[in-house]
Amino acid sequence: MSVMTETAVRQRTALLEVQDVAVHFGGVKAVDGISLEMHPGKIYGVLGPNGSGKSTLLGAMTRLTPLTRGRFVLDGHDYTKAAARKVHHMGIARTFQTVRLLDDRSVRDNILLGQDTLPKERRKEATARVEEVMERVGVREVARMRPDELSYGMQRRVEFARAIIGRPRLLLLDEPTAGMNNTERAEISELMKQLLDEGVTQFIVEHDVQMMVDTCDHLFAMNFGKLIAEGDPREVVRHPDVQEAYLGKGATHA
Ligand SMILES: Nc1ncnc2c1ncn2[C@@H]1O[C@H](COP(=O)(O)OP(=O)(O)OP(=O)(O)O)[C@@H](O)[C@H]1O
Repeated sequence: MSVMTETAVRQRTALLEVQDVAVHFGGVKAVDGISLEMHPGKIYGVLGPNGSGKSTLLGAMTRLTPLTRGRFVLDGHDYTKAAARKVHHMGIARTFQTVRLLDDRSVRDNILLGQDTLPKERRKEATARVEEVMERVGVREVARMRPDELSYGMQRRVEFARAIIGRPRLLLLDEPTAGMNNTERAEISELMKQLLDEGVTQFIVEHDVQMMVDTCDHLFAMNFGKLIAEGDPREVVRHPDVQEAYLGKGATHA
C-alpha cells in the first residue's frame, strides 16, 4: 500500500458530501434525491430553471429547511441532524436570494448580527475584522447607515459581508449578483476569487450563465429537484439536457 502524504489525504476528502438528499413540501418534490461532493478550494455553481430546487437545496445544506431524507457530511462529520446555528459554527455561511437585513440596525451591526451565538473568542475576532470586511466589500462609507437607505446592490454587499465575517470554510451564495449592474457583478466575481485564494470553498446559485462559466470550477445542473448534469462548466452548459431544461430548446450558449 502506498503511503499518502497528509495533503493528498486532505485533497481526497470532500469538504461537503450530500448523500441522497430529498426535501418534499407535501406533494412537491423540491429536491428529489441529490448526491454530490464539493472539495476544498473550488468554486461550485448550480444552474437550473426557476423552481428546480436550487434554493431549497441550499436551505437544506444549512439546516434551515427540514430534510425529508438524506445525509450531509462536512469534512467527515455528519451534521444531518444538527441545528442551523451549529452548522454555522461548523463553518458554513450563506447569503439569501432576497436580502434579509434588519432595517432598524446599522450596516455595521447587521454584518455582526450572525456572530451573536459564536463562542466569545470567535465573536471578538469577528468584531476586530469588521472594518476590514466592510472595506473589502465596499460598504465602509455607509457603515452607520440603515439598510433601507441603501441601493439594492449595496444591500447585497452587506449580506455578503455578513456571510464572510466569520471566516466560513464553505460559503453558499444564493444569486449574489441579482439586482447588480455589470461593474458590481465583476466586483463580486473578483471578491469570490480572492476568497477562494484564502481557502473559502464556494457554492453559488446564479442565473447568469456566463458569470457561472467564467467563475466556477465545477457546475451542477438541476431540473425538477434532480441533478441532470455536472462537471466542467463549458461542458455542462452544452449538455443537451441542460440546454433543453434551462436554456430553452435549441438554445446555444457559451
Ligand atoms: N416552503 C415551501 N413550501 C412549499 N413549496 C415550496 C417551498 N419552498 C419551495 N417550494 C417549492 O419547491 C420548488 C423548488 O423551489 P426553489 O425555490 O428551491 O427553486 P429554485 O430553483 O431556487 O427557483 P428560483 O430559481 O426561482 O429561485 C418550487 O416548486 C417551489 O414552489
